[in-house]
Amino acid sequence: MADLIGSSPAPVLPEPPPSRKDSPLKDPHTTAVRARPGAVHDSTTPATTLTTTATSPSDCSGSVTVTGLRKDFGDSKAVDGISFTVPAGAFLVLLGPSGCGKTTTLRMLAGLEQPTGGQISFGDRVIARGDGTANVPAAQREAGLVFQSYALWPHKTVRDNVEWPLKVAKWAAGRRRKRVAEVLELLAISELAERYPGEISGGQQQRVAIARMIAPEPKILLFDEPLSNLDAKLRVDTRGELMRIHRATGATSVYVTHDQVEAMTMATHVALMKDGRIEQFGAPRQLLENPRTAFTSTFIGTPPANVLPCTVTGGRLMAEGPTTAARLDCGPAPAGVAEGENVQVMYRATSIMLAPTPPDAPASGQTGHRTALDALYADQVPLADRWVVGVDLPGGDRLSMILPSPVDLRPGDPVHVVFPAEPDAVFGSDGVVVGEAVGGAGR
Ligand SMILES: Nc1ncnc2c1ncn2[C@@H]1O[C@H](COP(=O)(O)OP(=O)(O)OP(=O)(O)O)[C@@H](O)[C@H]1O
Repeated sequence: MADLIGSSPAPVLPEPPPSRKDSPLKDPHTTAVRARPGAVHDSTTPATTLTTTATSPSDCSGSVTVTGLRKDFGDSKAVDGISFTVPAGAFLVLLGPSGCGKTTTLRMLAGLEQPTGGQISFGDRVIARGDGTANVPAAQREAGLVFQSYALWPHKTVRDNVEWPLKVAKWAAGRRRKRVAEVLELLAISELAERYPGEISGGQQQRVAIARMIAPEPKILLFDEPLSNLDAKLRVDTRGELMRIHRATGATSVYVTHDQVEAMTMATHVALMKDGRIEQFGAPRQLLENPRTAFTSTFIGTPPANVLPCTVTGGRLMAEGPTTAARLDCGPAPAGVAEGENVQVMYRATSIMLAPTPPDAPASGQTGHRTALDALYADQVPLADRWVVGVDLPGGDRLSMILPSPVDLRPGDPVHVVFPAEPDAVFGSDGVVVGEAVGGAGR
């Protein structure tokens, strides 16, 4: 076997922070078994539910239940039959690529869009039905919404902006004053109370918008990419602040983002969406450790896992073609895949390595096929005390690996990517994981 570049100790996945509740989570999808084709997307399947010990009959008023929810815009299915339940106090992140239906889902929760089908309940209260038999007006949903644009009244002071929803809700003057002082204090913007929005920074405007949202004590907080206008440092700071506010209010938060790092750091529950459907629902760690689909494995993780297309040939997983150029033997095909089936194999960034020379063929290999691929070094970025190294395959696809130290290479230098005897997971032709992911929950 050739020397490995930056050879690393046993792969360790970064530990996401514990969930807010630090409680055991149950997910009907935790057991990564292959579902029938399309089952992941089947809107008729029961609502996906994570229960936490925080759930109790007394706090169910802030729970959010969505059943078979749909929204069509003409022929376009923006949201295509999604179902989930989160308990009161949860922090649900709607995550997914642009156009997958996150904002439309949030707008239906807020009451800004009427569903085409399905139902939304806050606690025991049905607030919208696709058939029009229920549609609680936005102002009566006890939900507050913050957009990426702050939409503050420019001619009102910070104090007046925050007080405004309380006036609309006809709170008495004394109660209003007390509550405004409270939320300005909570958001650390008391000293800005008499300024106008044009006289404060973008980050401060965002805090005012959040103060205005939480002033009327909503049970549900709705956030639509609230950090996207902030610079990188302010994003991290404001993220922490949002978590503090979430805890302080005890409200249920639903938060839209396409940034998986935000999702992994903030969420108790993640609904990963694609094409208007829920690809996977669960605790952040479940999505990271047990991706049910190839899409999930390439969307979640820093860096995400590497996925290669393979064909089952002679009972083995063979990767070949424009992606890899050379033929790579990815190990024996697992039970449940058919000869000739086109599948995908997943290798975590901690599972593959770099070598300066091609490794020898395995002594016991029956096939003589390679266990390494030629690639060109592309780049490296630090990740805490390790390095994420990127290489490009001949077809242009990028592979990422995590190494303990930086490599001494220039972009374009030839390298060899060494693969383990078996992949971390195999996804069938339907994109759904086959059997139990190798190393499953343990990696
Ligand atoms: N008012 C509308 N009329 C027609 N189509 C719409 C409307 N609103 C959204 N869509 C379409 O519905 C789909 C989902 O849009 P949505 O804004 O919910 O996606 P998203 O996941 O929030 O995307 P992004 O991250 O880019 O904001 C998209 O194809 C979008 O073009």
